[in-house]
Amino acid sequence: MTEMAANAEMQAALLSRALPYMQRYENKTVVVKYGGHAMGDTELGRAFARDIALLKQSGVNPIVVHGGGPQIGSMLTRMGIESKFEGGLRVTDQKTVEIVEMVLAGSINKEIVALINAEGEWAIGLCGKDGNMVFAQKARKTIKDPDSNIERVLDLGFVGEPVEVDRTLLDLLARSEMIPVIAPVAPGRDGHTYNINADTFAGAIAGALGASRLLFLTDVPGVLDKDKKLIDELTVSQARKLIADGTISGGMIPKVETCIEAIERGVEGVVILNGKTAHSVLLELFTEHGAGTLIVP
Ligand SMILES: Nc1ncnc2c1ncn2[C@@H]1O[C@H](COP(=O)(O)OP(=O)(O)O)[C@@H](O)[C@H]1O
Ligand SMILES: CC(=O)N[C@@H](CCC(=O)OP(=O)(O)O)C(=O)O
Repeated sequence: MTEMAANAEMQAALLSRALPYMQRYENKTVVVKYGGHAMGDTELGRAFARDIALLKQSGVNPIVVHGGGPQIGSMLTRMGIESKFEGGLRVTDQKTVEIVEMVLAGSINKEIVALINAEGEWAIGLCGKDGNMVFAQKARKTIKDPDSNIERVLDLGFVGEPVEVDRTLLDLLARSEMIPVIAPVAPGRDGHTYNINADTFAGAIAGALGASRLLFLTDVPGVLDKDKKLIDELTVSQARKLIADGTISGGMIPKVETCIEAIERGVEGVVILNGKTAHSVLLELFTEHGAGTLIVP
């Protein structure tokens, strides 16, 4: 057999092995959170868009929720605006929320839409404001001082928590050719615009839709232990312990908290995985090699 024929045979075998997985997810909703740290590399971006296009072609209902923390950071620096994080969330004043909306619902959102469209599918870029999809309220967060153990209320400005999700638009799109790509910006009933952590936003969408899978693509292989080794499976109570003892910190806190909430709301499978590995979405959904950290009840 020539090398070309052998390769073709291998490809066919791989495709055929994917069939039971494709059948498992047919007509199921899969929410993929595409983190700002996982973006940036053109080839990886294309591979991600191709995975999403392939999911739609396979009869899955993929919904992309994206972040863009590092990209917001760069724009704020260019504008001479200082940025501060508390408990993994960006303290957001009026000027900052304007930049956040510009970067998330503007440039990044359209970049992802264009990548998916370039793969021959129809992506549509949205944020919580479109079709009254999501309403937010001012986030109420407290933080414990590690030395004194005293709880302190955080004022994060225009950081929001999603409190209402209307599925009308997303249900309509699920029955169409369109793939929704959603930026985590939403209005409040008070008339303000809120900046919502993309992980929290993805969790709210997955919960409201009763998604089968919620995947978080980030820049690390999953949740790492104290020795920086990948934890394959994490129970809700183990995850809470790792947050309390500081093993899980920064941007991993809202991610893991969202995983816990999503599981408690009935999302079947929640996984944190490396978005810097090409085709990580396909690897996770359509092969026997699950990637990353699976959070279990
Ligand atoms: N225990 C941990 N395991 C893995 N990553 C962790 C952990 N604790 C903190 N992190 C940090 O969380 C980051 C991922 O969160 P974040 O920066 O918000 O990414 P994203 O933009 O993908 O949402 C990692 O790059 C890492 O620096
Ligand atoms: C409140 C809050 O922190 N909002 C985030 C929204 C973007 C985001 O979450 O992006 P990643 O997924 O890339 O981290 C921010 O301003 O950075």
